[in-house]
Amino acid sequence: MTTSQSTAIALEHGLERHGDTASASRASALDAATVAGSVVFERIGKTYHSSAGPVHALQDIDLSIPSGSIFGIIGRSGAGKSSLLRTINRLESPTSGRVLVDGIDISQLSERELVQLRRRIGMIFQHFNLLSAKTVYENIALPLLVAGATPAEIEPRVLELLNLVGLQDKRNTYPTRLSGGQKQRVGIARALATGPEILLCDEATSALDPETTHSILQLLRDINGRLGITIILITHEMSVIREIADQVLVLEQGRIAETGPVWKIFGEPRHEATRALLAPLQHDLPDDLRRVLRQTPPEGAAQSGFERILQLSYTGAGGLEPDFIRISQALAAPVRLVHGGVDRIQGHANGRLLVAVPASHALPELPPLAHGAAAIAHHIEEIGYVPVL
Ligand SMILES: Nc1ncnc2c1ncn2[C@@H]1O[C@H](COP(=O)(O)OP(=O)(O)OP(=O)(O)O)[C@@H](O)[C@H]1O
Repeated sequence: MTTSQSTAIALEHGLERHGDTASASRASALDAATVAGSVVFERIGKTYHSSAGPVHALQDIDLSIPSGSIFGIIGRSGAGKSSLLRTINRLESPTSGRVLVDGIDISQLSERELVQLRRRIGMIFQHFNLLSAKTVYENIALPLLVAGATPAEIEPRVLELLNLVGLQDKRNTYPTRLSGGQKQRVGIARALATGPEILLCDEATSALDPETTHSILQLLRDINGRLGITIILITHEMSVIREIADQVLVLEQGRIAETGPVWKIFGEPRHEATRALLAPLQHDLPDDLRRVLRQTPPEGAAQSGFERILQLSYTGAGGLEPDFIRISQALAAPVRLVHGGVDRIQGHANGRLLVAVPASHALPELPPLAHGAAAIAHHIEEIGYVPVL
């Protein structure tokens, strides 16, 4: 390892190069019952000065991230996600406002205190940032080695971490021989080496296929549950937020578009940016139906050869779930599920269903069926008519 490499690792992990065996012993307290790890942004602004002029990357960000939560930050490219994430470990300093970690204004920290703060904040990256000339074991051991822990202190800790991320059999393997998912597991183990209370994830699954993404997100959720670590992740994929986060912040052009519990934001997105990010997850009208859909019902006897298509939406509010017996009773007609899906997000049913009912049946008024005790969905909309398939 070169001096510059070790210095880079030291910066990333907030470690001094010599003499902190205390971090190794603290690190062995993997299963601490409770850890801190709250973050508060107070009117954060960040302006970069480029040759093309000032870039207002963040403006008026006021936000609290509770200790022990999994908090997702999403936004389109250039929305300011990385800039915001990097203010938490002071890799970026805000131009205005304050970041409080566990109630401490981190702009006031001395160099030494900043080193201590960075020990409490681990970070993982889209491209893993592993040292290719070092084995899995050596990569995970590095932050502890840089901190001055002895081999006798390091070994049990690294073995514990290898076990945590499921890579016991890879300790002597070099990163080039690992899959993307395995590399990210090494990145996670390395980030946890010093026993942090906050884990920052910078597009940690963006380079992975869907199945591997799922396994890494499950691992992060498991780590959050077992160790109580606050996990703050940035992503541009709503599917990642849906799978793992408790709360979400949607950033748009450096400002808060909206924020709240994931099930609520998914159920009733208020901002155009959120709706655009959610669009790939939504079940649109399938092409075969779209081709034959007509807006008006056919006349008279011809109606019997058509079905009316209704869209039923569920936002997750009030515990309302799709119940086909109630739906059929309320519509006073046989109901056929045509298309759609319902996710369970934090225990709330969320999604859209397209159902078909015979066009010859007279339907009741739809708006009352989306309100109060009689509700069969949060929104009901008539999409049109299609020939009976
Ligand atoms: N060092 C810098 N100098 C000048 N402008 C910068 C710098 N870093 C970021 N920016 C600009 O600040 C804005 C926010 O960038 P940031 O990387 O935080 O967004 P992001 O949401 O993480 O984007 P992406 O998803 O593409 O990574 C962008 O307009 C970007 O070009």
